[in-house]
Amino acid sequence: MKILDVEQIRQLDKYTIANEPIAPIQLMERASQAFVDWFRMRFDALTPVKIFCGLGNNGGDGLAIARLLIQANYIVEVFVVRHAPRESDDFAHNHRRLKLLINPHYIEKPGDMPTLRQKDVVIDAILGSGISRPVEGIVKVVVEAINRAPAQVVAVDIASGLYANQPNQPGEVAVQPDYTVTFELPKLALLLPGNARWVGEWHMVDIGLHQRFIDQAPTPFYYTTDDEARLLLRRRDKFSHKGTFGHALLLVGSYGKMGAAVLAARACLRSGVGLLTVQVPHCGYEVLQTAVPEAMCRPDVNERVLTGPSEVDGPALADYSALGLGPGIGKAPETVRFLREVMTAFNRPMVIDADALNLIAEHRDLMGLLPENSILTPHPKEFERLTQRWQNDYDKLELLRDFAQRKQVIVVLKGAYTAVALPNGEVHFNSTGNPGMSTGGTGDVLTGVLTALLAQGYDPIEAAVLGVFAHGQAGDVAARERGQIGLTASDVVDGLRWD
Ligand SMILES: NC(=O)C1=CN([C@@H]2O[C@H](COP(=O)(O)OP(=O)(O)OC[C@H]3O[C@@H](n4cnc5c(N)ncnc54)[C@H](OP(=O)(O)O)[C@@H]3O)[C@@H](O)[C@H]2O)[C@@H](O)CC1
Ligand SMILES: Nc1ncnc2c1ncn2[C@@H]1O[C@H](COP(=O)(O)OP(=O)(O)O)[C@@H](O)[C@H]1O
Ligand SMILES: [K+]
Repeated sequence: MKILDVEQIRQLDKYTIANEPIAPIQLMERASQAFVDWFRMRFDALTPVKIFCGLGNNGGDGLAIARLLIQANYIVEVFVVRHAPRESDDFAHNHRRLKLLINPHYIEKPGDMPTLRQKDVVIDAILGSGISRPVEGIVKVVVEAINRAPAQVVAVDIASGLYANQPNQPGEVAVQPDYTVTFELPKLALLLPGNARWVGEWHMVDIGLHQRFIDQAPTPFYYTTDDEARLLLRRRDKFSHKGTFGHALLLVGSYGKMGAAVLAARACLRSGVGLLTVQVPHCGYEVLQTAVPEAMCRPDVNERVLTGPSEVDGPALADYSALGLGPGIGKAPETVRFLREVMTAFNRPMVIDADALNLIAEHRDLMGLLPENSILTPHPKEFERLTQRWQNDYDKLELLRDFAQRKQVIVVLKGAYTAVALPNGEVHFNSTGNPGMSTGGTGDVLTGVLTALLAQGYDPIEAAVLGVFAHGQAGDVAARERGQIGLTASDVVDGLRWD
């Protein structure tokens, strides 16, 4: 699903009005009805609702929502924040209609702000995607009072004061909602970690904007939906055999970090690889053979770290279908040498994670050896080591796009809404996963998943988008089974399903 910017959304609005065709006021009605449908599933009619409206179309939505909720027997009070002399036409229309049902209150000075109680639910319809400058004056007073109040807050489209696709400056004020109900498409701002308190839990509601415009609109930003991920998944052929699904090699683990090897190996097997060989330092041999009997083990001649040679014969490096390296390998000098050999000998896309990324950051010559279309899976700290510090999330996104394009690799920047940056400049934000996954080892699981997909012949871009989605989904399955807090990386492995 595409993520469009504010200007494109404005155009989309116009395009829908002209080509559906539909009157602007009807489009507002449809958006408001979609919000109300969502609202009624969350809050029953006994909930006291206080709706704060600005004077633009977001405020117009708020007034229409008020009318629809009153018609559904909710007890609604409306507060119009008079921050400007002008109001939008659709605001004015809905204002007239609402006044046939109730008298709104008007907030012009701080003393007009009502007291908000814990049982109230506030609907924030002061400003939407149309903001063009920081919140000040009476709007700021109201926003700050809403943020101090014990009431639950639901933002219409986007929290008042939050920019949809540019950074807010430090010190700027915006509503801090519990929920954001956004129209039609996700906004970039909803996906960025620095905005968490201005977003809350967000939901998307369909308001029937024109698909033809969306299909043609250029954007580098996408949000991976369930249906899109499912389309990438390949079915198994009736006459397939283990050779059909590739032979993967994982280079993982070191003394004290053999768990990373086990997790990556188990995830790789749970993601459909045909055959798996795991090379670990010698001390990991029994661990691997015991914990993951399905995998073949190639013990390194070195007791504690990976160096390359093994007393067990196996295919030449270049003969494996896919390679995944990094989890738990440490940063020993012998391992750096091995890494250099591997990256030279295996010149097809590989999965590179954890300490392999840290080593590349420390030994810049390795950067030049990255095979095109390799999948790098840094968490933010690892990405910073590969690049530089960033000012804000938007700056980070540009660094990410630039890195993926310059190095012609796929970068999976991990976290909530993991961002998969492609060599063509696109960024695909993931929609699955949960904070229960913020626990050691879940990244190692992802390395195993991605390596398995490459081994099965998935195109690296598809492997990255699908693998990240399935990994997050496995985390969601695990969280449903045992809650987020007690979730472990092994639970994520067990949650993997490919149907
Ligand atoms: N296509 C869709 O998805 C649909 C969208 N719809 C709804 O429309 C909303 C966008 O509406 P909008 O364009 O009227 O802007 P909105 O956010 O209400 O701001 C109002 C005006 O306030 C002003 N202003 C700016 N910054 C300010 C500030 N800091 N403090 C004070 N004032 C400030 C600025 O006017 P200015 O003063 O600059 O002339 C601005 O125009 C959208 O979020 C959704 O809810 C649905 O109804 C239908 C389908
Ligand atoms: N809050 C979150 N929401 C969604 N996914 C998360 C969240 N926190 C962590 N994750 C996921 O968990 C994984 C953590 O990886 P990483 O930081 O490398 O951990 P480790 O190095 O311990 O394996 C990533 O795939 C990341 O996207
Ligand atoms: K709003």
